[in-house]
Amino acid sequence: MSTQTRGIEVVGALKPQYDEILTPDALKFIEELERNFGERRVKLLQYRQKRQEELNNGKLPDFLPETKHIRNGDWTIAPLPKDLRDRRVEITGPTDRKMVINALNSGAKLFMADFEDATSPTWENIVEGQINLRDAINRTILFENPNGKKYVLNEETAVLIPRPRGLHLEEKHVLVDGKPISGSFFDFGMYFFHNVKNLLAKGTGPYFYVPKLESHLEARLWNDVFVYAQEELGVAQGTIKATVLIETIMAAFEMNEILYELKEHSAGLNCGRWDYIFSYLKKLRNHEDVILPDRSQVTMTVPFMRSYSLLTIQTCHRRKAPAIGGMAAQIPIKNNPQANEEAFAKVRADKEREARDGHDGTWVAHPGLVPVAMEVFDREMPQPNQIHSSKQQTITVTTKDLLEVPGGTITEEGVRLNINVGIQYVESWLSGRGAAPIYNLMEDAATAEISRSQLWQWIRHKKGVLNDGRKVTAEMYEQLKCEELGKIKQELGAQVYEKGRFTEAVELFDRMILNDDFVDFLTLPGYELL
Ligand SMILES: CC(=O)SCCNC(=O)CCNC(=O)[C@H](O)C(C)(C)COP(=O)(O)OP(=O)(O)OC[C@H]1O[C@@H](n2cnc3c(N)ncnc32)[C@H](O)[C@@H]1OP(=O)(O)O
Ligand SMILES: O=CC(=O)O
Ligand SMILES: [Mg+2]
Repeated sequence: MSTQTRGIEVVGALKPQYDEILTPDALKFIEELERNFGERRVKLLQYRQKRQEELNNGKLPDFLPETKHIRNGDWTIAPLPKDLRDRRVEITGPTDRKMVINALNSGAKLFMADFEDATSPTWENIVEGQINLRDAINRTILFENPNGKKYVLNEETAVLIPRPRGLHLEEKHVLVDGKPISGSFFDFGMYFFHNVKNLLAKGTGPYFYVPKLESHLEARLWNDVFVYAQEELGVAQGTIKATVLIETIMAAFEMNEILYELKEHSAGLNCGRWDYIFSYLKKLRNHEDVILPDRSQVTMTVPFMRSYSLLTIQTCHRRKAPAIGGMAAQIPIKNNPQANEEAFAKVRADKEREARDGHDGTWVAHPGLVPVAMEVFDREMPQPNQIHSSKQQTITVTTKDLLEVPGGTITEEGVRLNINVGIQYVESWLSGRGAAPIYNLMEDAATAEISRSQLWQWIRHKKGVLNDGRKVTAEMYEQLKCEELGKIKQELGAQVYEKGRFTEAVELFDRMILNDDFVDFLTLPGYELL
């Protein structure tokens, strides 16, 4: 058969229950999504490249002149469904069976079930994630730990809001006419196809987070996908509600436009701080004056991060949309009450800043942090949200504010930590775990992107100089890497280390640091190894 007419094929392994997700009708739906929108997705990725080339040649991101009328216009998004009006605490996590139950039972208002930053997109994780979410919606999800502990859903659970993969990722186990399809369309399409009717019957709806957008034209693509999907399945237009992550520097200049494109389908914006830092580095990597200090110093209170968060609040509320905050990386620390309290205090301070600034809710990475964030938002935000508050409505955030290079220092410790944590994370991702606790912090694809981008930049940038005066170089990287690998081996034990995928992780990490060509996403070459 010619590759032109092969239709849709599943080339991934078919394990028990996979046929319940990969049904002929569901696959047909996915095939149509790919046929109708696949080419546009590829063109939009090429547009990203074009804009990157312009930035590489010295241009700076800015508000678009051609959409000024949208920024100045008087419009709002469509009213929100009842279960999206109070989003004070949202828990996030991968779609593992046990974690899905734990997250839904955590006491958070929403659960962002993640096929993106927190998931290593192995075929098993992707299809089983769909099985788990379907079973959660049907309330048939059960899990038993090896120790016999049984997991079932509570009577009251969080509202489910999955996050499909970003537009750059493909699903190589499903082909249309011999070519891998979009991971976004697979994740969105399968969830929507299998669950929309049940979600509506239960009084909730098909809600999504949309990650890593770089322009309002990408939001327009998603909107068209939603319109098409609703029409195909006979669901009223405007039923889907999507919260877009503002987690690229380009999107920060198009917040109004993104909300406008999705108007009928919008549930607001979220500050994806970790990818945002990565994007700032990536997009401006060739700019002589742009350099970031140690990762630990790039907090939400440095001027360019604070400007972005305040602009998100201002923009959302002007459009009557929720502005959700982001993820503090601290997680509970076992067996050390003092360190645990310090971690909780950092999360508390982060959530206080968000609530006081005007955010309508926030993210936590762990069930243990739900009460911490809940207490802050209950205290600072007695009403369901702050959409109607006047906070930030009179501020002016300029292009200069959004691009301001922060101060700070680059230290040997910072270089070591980026190497150590980056390699450990890549090994975890290659082993199928997309979120990992490393040195008491949550690490996921977005945080690892910062680590490797900083190393790439510090080696090449003339200001990539340590606070003791030494220039960061490829040779320094090699030497510190050997030492850090020794430490990792000692901490994990030789047996665990040898059984892991450290050799491949180091090769991949080296490639991203030592090659002059900047790798767009670590998950792209990584996916070739999954
Ligand atoms: C940049 C961004 O995109 S942020 C959003 C993406 N990132 C994430 O979503 C990360 C979410 N967090 C996690 O995956 C995890 O909390 C980790 C990997 C950071 C830490 O995991 P662990 O070390 O296993 O946590 P820990 O051992 O403390 O877990 C204790 C219990 O809480 C559960 N748990 C921990 N985190 C979560 C979570 N996010 N959702 C649901 N349950 C969770 C564990 O399953 C475990 O349950 P059990 O006691 O029934 O066995
Ligand atoms: O997706 C969230 C982020 O911070 O990145
Ligand atoms: Mg992200």
